[in-house]
Amino acid sequence: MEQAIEKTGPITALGAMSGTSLDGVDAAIVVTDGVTIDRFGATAYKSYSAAERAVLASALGHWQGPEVDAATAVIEHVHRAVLEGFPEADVIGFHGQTLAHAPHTRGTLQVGDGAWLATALDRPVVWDFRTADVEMGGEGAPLAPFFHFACAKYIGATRPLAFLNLGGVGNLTYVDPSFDQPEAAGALLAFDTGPANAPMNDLVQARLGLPYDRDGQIAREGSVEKSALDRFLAEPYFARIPPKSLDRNDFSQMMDHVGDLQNADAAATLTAMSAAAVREGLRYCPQTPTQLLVTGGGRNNPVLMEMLRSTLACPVKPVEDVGLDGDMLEAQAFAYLSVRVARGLPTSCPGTTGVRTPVAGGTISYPNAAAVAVHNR
Ligand SMILES: Nc1ncnc2c1ncn2[C@@H]1O[C@H](COP(=O)(O)OP(=O)(O)OP(=O)(O)O)[C@@H](O)[C@H]1O
Ligand SMILES: CC(=O)N[C@H]1[C@@H]2OC[C@@H](O2)[C@@H](O)[C@@H]1O[C@H](C)C(=O)O
Repeated sequence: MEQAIEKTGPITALGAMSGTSLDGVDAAIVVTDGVTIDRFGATAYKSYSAAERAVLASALGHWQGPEVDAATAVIEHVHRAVLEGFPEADVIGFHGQTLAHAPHTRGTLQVGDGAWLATALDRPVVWDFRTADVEMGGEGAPLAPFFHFACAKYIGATRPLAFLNLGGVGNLTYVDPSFDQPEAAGALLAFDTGPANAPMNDLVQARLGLPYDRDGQIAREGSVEKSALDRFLAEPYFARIPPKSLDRNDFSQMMDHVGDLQNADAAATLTAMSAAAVREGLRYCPQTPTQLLVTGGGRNNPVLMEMLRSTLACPVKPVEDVGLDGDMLEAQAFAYLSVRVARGLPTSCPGTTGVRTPVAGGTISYPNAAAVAVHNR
């Protein structure tokens, strides 16, 4: 039976994302036909309680077992609570929570059962966005780039630009908006740049019991230890040709590089490492982007933004400067991608994940019905 979400024309899609920082669930409406963004709609955010966050944190890096089951229950419960506040949604794009990501060995794991959510919310749910890409030889991440392409069109960009997400991990999308289709060779290049906020958060959590270095207050008082920065930049990841992706804790050994430094110098050095990773990544872009539009929580860290501005050859701006919402871009991405999946449009391509051919990755679950895998191979 063909559903409204599979027909042509714009529909109201609701996206939900729980990122690597484990802070909470973002939800956002996008009205789209899966190609053009008509408009952005309401948003919501629900923070995890300390107990919920602890359950999620202890499941990171696990592929199965009781920790995974407990994290799954938290993800389903909190998403249901946030998403039932959007009765206008025709479809829900549910990313879930990444617990483990090793695309070339064990695969990728996002928990939360979209089939259960579809029945709980009485709405079609598109989910498990990354598995098909990984099965087709891709990195399974990043997936926001096809949405970034649509955003570039939405803001009327005509010359190459880049989006930089500074979450726990950083990811960069180079967009050439002169192309008509995101999957066209040369339209997109995307990859994870390296660690962004995760090591800084881990440092201040371990040493000071703080969730993050608010406004870079600690890093601002310190100096960058050049030898530690050089050791970090010698990591083989930076020499790898993109596309490439990371798990949250792939760079947890960064803490060793700053282990001997006092708090402010350690924070300053980790902040400089995040900025330097972006500079290394930009070297792989076909040309210097005309602007770097920064999204994700790291754009609120003025020390990190200053370091980016002083080290990069292009203007660095928060996405708010072009009218986008940097707290919601990832949730909006999964709203947009859900419509593409429902309509069989690709969500990744060789330039974004290294997948062999463009893939529409995802599973559609209808209320009270079996899931339908729509991976087009
Ligand atoms: N005012 C601020 N000053 C410094 N850092 C900040 C500030 N606001 C947010 N952050 C950083 O941003 C992080 C949250 O970023 P974000 O919500 O984009 O992550 P995420 O979506 O969970 O991650 P990912 O994109 O990797 O999945 C916080 O953990 C913190 O490190
Ligand atoms: C495997 C996974 O969940 N990766 C996330 C993570 O968080 C940031 C970066 O690493 C990016 O690759 C991705 O998320 C965004 C939403 C993406 O897929 O575009």
